[in-house]
Amino acid sequence: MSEQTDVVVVGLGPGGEHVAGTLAEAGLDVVAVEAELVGGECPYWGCVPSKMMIRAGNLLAEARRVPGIAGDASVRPDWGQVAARIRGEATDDWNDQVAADRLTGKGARLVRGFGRLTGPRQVTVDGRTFQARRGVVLATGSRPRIPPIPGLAETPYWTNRDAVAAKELPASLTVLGGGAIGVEIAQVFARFGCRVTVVEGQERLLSAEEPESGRLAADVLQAEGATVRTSVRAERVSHDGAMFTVHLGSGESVGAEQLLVATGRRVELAGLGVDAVGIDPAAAAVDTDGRMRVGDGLWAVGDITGRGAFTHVSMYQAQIAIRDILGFPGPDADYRALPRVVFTDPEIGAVGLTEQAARDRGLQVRTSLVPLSSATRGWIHKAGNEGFVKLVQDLDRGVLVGATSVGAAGGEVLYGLGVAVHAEVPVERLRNMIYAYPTFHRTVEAALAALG
Ligand SMILES: Cc1cc2nc3c(=O)[nH]c(=O)nc-3n(C[C@H](O)[C@H](O)[C@H](O)COP(=O)(O)OP(=O)(O)OC[C@H]3O[C@@H](n4cnc5c(N)ncnc54)[C@H](O)[C@@H]3O)c2cc1C
Ligand SMILES: NC(=O)c1ccc[n+]([C@@H]2O[C@H](COP(=O)([O-])OP(=O)(O)OC[C@H]3O[C@@H](n4cnc5c(N)ncnc54)[C@H](O)[C@@H]3O)[C@@H](O)[C@H]2O)c1
Repeated sequence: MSEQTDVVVVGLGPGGEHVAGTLAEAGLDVVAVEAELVGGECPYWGCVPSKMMIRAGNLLAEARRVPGIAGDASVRPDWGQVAARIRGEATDDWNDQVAADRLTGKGARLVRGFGRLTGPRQVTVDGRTFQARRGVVLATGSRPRIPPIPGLAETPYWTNRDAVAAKELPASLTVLGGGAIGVEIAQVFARFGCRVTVVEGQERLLSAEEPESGRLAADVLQAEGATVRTSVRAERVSHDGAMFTVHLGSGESVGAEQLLVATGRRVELAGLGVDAVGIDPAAAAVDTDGRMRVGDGLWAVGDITGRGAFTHVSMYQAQIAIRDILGFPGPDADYRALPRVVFTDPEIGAVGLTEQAARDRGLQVRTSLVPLSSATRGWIHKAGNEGFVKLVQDLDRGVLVGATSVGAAGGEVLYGLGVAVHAEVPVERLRNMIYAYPTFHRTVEAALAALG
């Protein structure tokens, strides 16, 4: 016998929780299924605790910049305070009672367990089958992608979850993968005195972003004592009970007390039973249309859609799915102005297309790049003023199609650039705007002028 409901939401990360809570508040009967913690990766092992770690690392770095500008300061890093804050303030020691109460308070029925699709509009959780009149929303997120490097699986390597939960820092850490997770965590650990080596297979860090961003990230990490190895892959990993050794393709090896694997995320579809609704379980992601529909009575939001593993993407898609399920009109999903911020210091923000991506699409492109230190505010800022603004203009249409903003407030400066790309504001109009003095974002005005 199946239990009837209006909607089943499988996975309660940022996207799923938002869909389930909002639909329940709108009066629908909603079954919300979660295998681990209500809230998902972001609040317990992702964005929130990692940004708490970063806030702590940034404070140390700022204090170290005092000499020569404001006097003397000495800091004694204490990871124990960071670990305590992650437990006490961010994760409730990885207890989701508050989030679960918030969700059920909105009227959703929380069902704990692993959900599987067992037919059209049908989900089974530990022997209970739910039949959804309107349909099912898949929001099951992603998990770390562990590369098939010989030896790795037999070692006690870390993923982001272990790094976030660390009560003490290792004396040394090798980070496999120089993407967003690898670079953010490498900087924090280095600032707390851990000897860090980042090993990245591509020729630069943050390889999906502008080359200048990856190079700057490497320079900053190295200036803070980390070692950055690019264009080199791990061929074998071993652990002798105390130390990890990563054997590199170059013939060298890197030893460390701990190894963090941060080589991307993968979407797991086979366990979710997607073949029951005709989806290839081996696919890299679930295909969605502009209204987040996968098929009749089936929607997907978040990392599972492969449109960018970001909480803001998941929440944006959730809004669209909610509208569609409730029958409200609204624009289709539009990823032209997708913003990304890597929360290193300096922050590395980007929106829309990189120069290379724009050229690959056959656009007539003009770019400019202006260093932050050339603006008055950057010069005043002095220590910690690394950064730049890079613009990518589509010459035929006279609009920006992409921009990068790196700097002390790079993620915040990005907002204006995001508006420009999203609303397709003509470059000529942007040039004739007033930019407050002396802000970091005045670098945007200089970069617009440099477009010629
Ligand atoms: C270290 C780190 C730092 C990050 N920092 C940022 C950041 O600063 N900004 C940003 O935008 N993004 C960041 N992200 C990415 C962000 O965390 C994810 O994009 C976001 O959490 C994805 O949300 P989601 O809705 O897809 O679901 P997820 O958060 O992935 O949650 C999915 C949920 O579904 C559950 N689930 C899976 N399968 C089933 C099943 N079959 N049945 C029941 N439940 C199931 C899981 O237990 C999980 O709780 C970070 C990620 C990491 C790892
Ligand atoms: N600030 C943020 O918004 C933020 C922070 C952390 C994570 N995230 C999200 O989480 C996702 C996952 O982060 P991530 O850093 O794990 O993935 P990523 O895809 O950003 O980077 C993974 C890196 O690992 C490298 N790599 C892969 N296999 C390798 C190998 N065998 N040896 C050496 N290098 C290898 C890749 O070339 C790539 O540069 C990100 O794409 C991002 O969407 C966002």
